Amino acid sequence: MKTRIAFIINPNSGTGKKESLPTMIQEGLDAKKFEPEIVFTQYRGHGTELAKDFAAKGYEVIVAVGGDGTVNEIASSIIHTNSTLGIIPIGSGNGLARHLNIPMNVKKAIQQINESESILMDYGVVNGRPFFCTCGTGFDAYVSTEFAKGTKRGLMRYVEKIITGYFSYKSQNCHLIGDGIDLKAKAFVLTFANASQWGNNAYIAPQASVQDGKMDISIMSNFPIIALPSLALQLFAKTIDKDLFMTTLRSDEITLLREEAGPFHYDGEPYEEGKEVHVKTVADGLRVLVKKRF
Ligand SMILES: Nc1ncnc2c1ncn2[C@@H]1O[C@H](COP(=O)(O)OP(=O)(O)OP(=O)(O)O)[C@@H](O)[C@H]1O
Repeated sequence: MKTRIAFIINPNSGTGKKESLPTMIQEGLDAKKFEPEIVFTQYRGHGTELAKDFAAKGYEVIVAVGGDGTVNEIASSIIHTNSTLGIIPIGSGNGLARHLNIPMNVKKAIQQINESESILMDYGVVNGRPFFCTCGTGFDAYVSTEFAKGTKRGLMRYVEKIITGYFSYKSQNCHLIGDGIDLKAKAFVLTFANASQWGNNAYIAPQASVQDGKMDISIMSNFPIIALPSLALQLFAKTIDKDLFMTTLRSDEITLLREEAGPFHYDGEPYEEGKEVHVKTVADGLRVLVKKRF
């Protein structure tokens, strides 16, 4: 019996052209193993509805063809089902795909599906919303909000928003409370990491694992501009957790109390969140396709 596999393509992800994707999928997928169905989303949130239908019909694999926002829409519908999430990364950041070592090249990512296996991974929940890569407040939420306001996507738009944002963003007073945790900090960045990076190989939580039943909580305190180049280098060298301006905690459940309600993000999708934010990890709640190990 062939594996029924659905591809849900977000035409709005990243900057590349999407018209040729169905042909590439048909040509690259092993026709002896898979029976594909390929659809495009029509509007924001449509991926969640489509994935729910495919999961209810018993599709074994549902592939998010997009970035972390698309992964979030689709994975949210297949948690705790027998369907497995696949990813073809065509977004701007692709944090979860990079964490899982999924090739950034579309052809290679399709080929990898032919030689993949399903594993269980954790996901997070922030005030009732699932997230799969990271969520947080502070500068990264600010950047996500500014990025979403623009009509253009892609890596260079992120770089532009980061540089202009450094000068206008103000740090927040935060209080984190959890099992054995009681920490007050003025946070420039506060990230709850299920996976290790924001995307684009910016490792805000280099030690985070999607299979340990816990999240890493990365707190970057206020820093002088002179420290910016070394922080940026360490972010990409997977060593930011060693920096003097960083504190890292690990927990399966935590509450954040902050002075003001305001910007927050889940998997890079910006929204407004209240003063009290509860974040927890759900262990082994999602099946995901990764390269076969043996
Ligand atoms: N058909 C559509 N039209 C408009 N927006 C859509 C459509 N389908 C999905 N979306 C929305 O597009 C947004 C961006 O998608 P996605 O996150 O995949 O790409 P990205 O932002 O370029 O990549 P990344 O999240 O990796 O940085 C998401 O908020 C998603 O809900």
